[in-house]
Amino acid sequence: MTPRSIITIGNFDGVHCGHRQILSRASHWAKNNDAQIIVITFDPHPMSVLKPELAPQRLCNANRREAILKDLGADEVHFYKPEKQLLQLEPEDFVVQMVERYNPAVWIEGDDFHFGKNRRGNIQLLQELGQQHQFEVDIVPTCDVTLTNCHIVRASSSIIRWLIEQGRVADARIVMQRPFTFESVVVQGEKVGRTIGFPTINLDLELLKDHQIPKLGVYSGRATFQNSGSYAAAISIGIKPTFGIKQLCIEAHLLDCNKDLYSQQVQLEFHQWIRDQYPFPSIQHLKAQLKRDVQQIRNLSKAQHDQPMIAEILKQPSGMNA
Ligand SMILES: Cc1cc2nc3c(=O)[nH]c(=O)nc-3n(C[C@H](O)[C@H](O)[C@H](O)COP(=O)(O)O)c2cc1C
Ligand SMILES: Nc1ncnc2c1ncn2[C@@H]1O[C@H](COP(=O)(O)OP(=O)(O)O)[C@@H](O)[C@H]1O
Repeated sequence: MTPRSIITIGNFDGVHCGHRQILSRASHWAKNNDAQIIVITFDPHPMSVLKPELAPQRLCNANRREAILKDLGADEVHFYKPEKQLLQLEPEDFVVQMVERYNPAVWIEGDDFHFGKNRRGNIQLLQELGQQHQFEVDIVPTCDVTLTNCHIVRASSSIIRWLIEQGRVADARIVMQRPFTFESVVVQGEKVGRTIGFPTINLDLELLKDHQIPKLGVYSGRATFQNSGSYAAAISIGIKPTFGIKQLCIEAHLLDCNKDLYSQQVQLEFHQWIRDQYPFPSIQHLKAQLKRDVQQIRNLSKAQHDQPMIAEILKQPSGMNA
């Protein structure tokens, strides 16, 4: 017979503080039940099958999602393809499938969980089905967070997407309790950077095509390579208007780095919004501004080493914001 498990099902996109609370409850249950924690999730997003035109951009790729979920205590992360056959199951039939496959002792969800055909299944139905199939249902309440402007929001993947779209990466960090991050590979650019004293790593955009992209502009952040260290970064997302280029480009000048980084895998974290991109009247003007950007980012990066970011200061467990 399948050993008993602790399960939770969802998209877990961005793995925000609400998701963390689910995993933290799962760890608690796992200790008392001697059971494995299994996270059941989808890739790609189910909306890409149900209503492709409404499919949201991803906050992190499947590998990264799995790594973060395991870091938070999941023993296994099972990815399901969102096939119509599965998504069209009546909620009762969906639960039977999960019970047969995972034999859950406890099923943990957030309080807005919906499942099964047309999202008819809700928490109440899950609780009824729990009694019928002998599993406990644990409902984790809303996780509210206070943003840098003192606005209190409910943690959700959609609010993170919206914040990132606005360039509010520091606020996205508060909701995720982790910086918004791209994983990509360094590719060749126009090779102009080195001639103006600011070489930049250019990210492979093909690897980010389903990914949420922050508003065009300049950001502070950090680039980390597997074998080539970690550097404070001056990041630019834009079309290089000074050069009349029309193609989107995501690049970063790394502080105190002088390495050949082509073809390397990189994790690029976004920390703070710095400014909009401008069409500078000359390369000299662009260079002067890049110098100021780098100085500002150097100061920010020093300050962040000295004290925890506002994200860490402001993160509060649910219910403390009233
Ligand atoms: C921190 C930073 C800010 C930037 N800001 C602008 C900008 O405001 N306007 C612009 O036209 N290009 C901007 N750029 C892009 C530069 O034009 C670009 O790095 C340069 O053309 C080198 O490109 P390459 O790496 O393809 O050689 C910025 C680049 C960085 C790293
Ligand atoms: N401080 C640095 N920041 C970013 N890239 C650097 C740095 N120092 C050396 N490099 C190397 O230089 C390359 C970028 O030079 P650049 O002239 O901008 O060329 P490209 O347009 O191909 O990105 C990077 O891919 C990396 O290999």
